[in-house]
Amino acid sequence: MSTIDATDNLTMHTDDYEINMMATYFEKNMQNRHAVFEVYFRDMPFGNGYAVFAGLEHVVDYINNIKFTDSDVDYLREHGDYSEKFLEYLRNFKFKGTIRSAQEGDLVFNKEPIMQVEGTIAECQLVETAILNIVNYQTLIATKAARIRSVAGKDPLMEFGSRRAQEVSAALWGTRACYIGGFDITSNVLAGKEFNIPISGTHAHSLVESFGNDYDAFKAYAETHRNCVFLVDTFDTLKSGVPNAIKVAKEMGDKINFNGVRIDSGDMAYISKRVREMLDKAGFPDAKIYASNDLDEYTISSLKMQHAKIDVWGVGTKVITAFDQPALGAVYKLVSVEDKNGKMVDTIKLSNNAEKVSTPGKKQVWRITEKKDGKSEGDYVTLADEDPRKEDSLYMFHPQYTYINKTIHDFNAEPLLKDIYRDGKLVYEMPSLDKIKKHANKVREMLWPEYKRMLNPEAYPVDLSQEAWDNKMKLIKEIRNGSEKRLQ
Ligand SMILES: Nc1ncnc2c1ncn2[C@@H]1O[C@H](COP(=O)(O)OP(=O)(O)OP(=O)(O)O)[C@@H](O)[C@H]1O
Ligand SMILES: O=P(O)(O)OC[C@H]1O[C@H](OP(=O)(O)OP(=O)(O)O)[C@H](O)[C@@H]1O
Ligand SMILES: O=C(O)c1cccnc1
Repeated sequence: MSTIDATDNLTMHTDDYEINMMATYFEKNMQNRHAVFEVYFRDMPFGNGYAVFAGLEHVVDYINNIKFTDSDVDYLREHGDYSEKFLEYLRNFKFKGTIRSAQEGDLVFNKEPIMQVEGTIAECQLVETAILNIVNYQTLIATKAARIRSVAGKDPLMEFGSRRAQEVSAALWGTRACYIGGFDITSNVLAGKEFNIPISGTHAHSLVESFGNDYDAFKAYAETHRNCVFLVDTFDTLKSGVPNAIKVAKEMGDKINFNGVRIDSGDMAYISKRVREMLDKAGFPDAKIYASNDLDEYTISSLKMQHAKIDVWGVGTKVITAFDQPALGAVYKLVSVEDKNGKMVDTIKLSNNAEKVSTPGKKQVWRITEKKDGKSEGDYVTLADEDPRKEDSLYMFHPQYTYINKTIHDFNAEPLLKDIYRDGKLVYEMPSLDKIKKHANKVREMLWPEYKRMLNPEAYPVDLSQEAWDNKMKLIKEIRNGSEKRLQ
């Protein structure tokens, strides 16, 4: 487990309105009413066919450290209108809820629960902000990284984003999310140390500028390092950078591993081809060409189409900031709550926009695959007490256009939401990061290529079971008939 935030108490990293609601529940003696909240996002990020779930490890670090300190309570006394009794309740507060979640590296899709928090309404409310903050960001970055991986083929991908990330924590956890999504290496030394991600680096333009010319800079670097990748575009890539890199490599011979050169500007298709010719001609066919400069899945894909001779891709800004879509937009919605008689009542959020109507009830997501080849059939969202593994066949229908349907036989059904905490106790063994990365690769294999293409992928089916669908329709009808008071 990471130590980056493990000692950090993020209990107060919540929105003021969560504490205000907790206070209302407390003063009305409702704080212990049982509730179920679910996390889901409405639209696929980047128009991708799948998202890669990430953030669970940080969520666990956060939950493990929940505690209002004396100074937190003093702060709230000064800045809120809370009673001493409520403040005392906060001082003794412990998270005793149950959390179920997708595992890091799992593929997740829009309009299905990817995490579920069950417990007292007060504790569920408190953790909303931090959970959404963590899962929204890390899932977004892991997905962007997976898109970049999908065009890079088997080429090494280096993550260079720390200097452009939205502050420290985003750089570190973002680096980890990139690794889950398909990057191989990070330039961030702390992320390497904390998360056990391979680190590597070349050098900056400042090294060349400080020596005043390519030759002296490369020579000095070569005299002080065994592994050398020279940045060749400070003055003139083809006239000075590459010839001087070759000169130093020849002079140093076996004393260094001349791993290659990095280009960081100009027309990288044209330049990389000329650089390749020069390296080959000089007797360095194994020296690699590294490229960086605002790269993303579009530029990498275009450079590949132009047959650019690039072996290693360094990607920073565009991946770590999820440049073209800065938010995943995952939400945390109440789906079921205990009424005053102790009965669980499912809740729904209606909207004029049919797409935005939530699906009531505590649920489970079942990943349905064909028995014969393990390929994906779709996700089947049921009420929590249903178990499609007991069925011989499954009737799957589109939740809005119900005439789109299929019946499948010989299928496997795997629950997506796994128990992470049960009644406040961590019951999930956190996998190593490498295990997570392997898992992410494996589950992508299960997806048909139609869902994986970068541009205009097919929409992966996320269907409701008949029971979940009937429950939703029943609630919509009840509310339309004016029985909103059914909860009191
Ligand atoms: N052949 C190419 N095809 C597609 N995109 C390319 C190609 N060569 C470079 N690019 C990308 O085009 C963008 C602009 O690159 P370029 O280096 O020309 O401009 P720049 O960033 O203003 O240059 P500099 O870094 O020298 O200031 C970058 O994102 C780069 O990765
Ligand atoms: O382009 P990105 O995908 O964000 O990748 C990171 C960038 O960071 C460095 O540039 P920077 O100008 O910060 O430093 P330098 O002087 O070493 O080029 C590097 O040369 C990359 O261009
Ligand atoms: O090692 C590199 O080449 C590197 C590291 C961070 C940012 N840009 C490049």
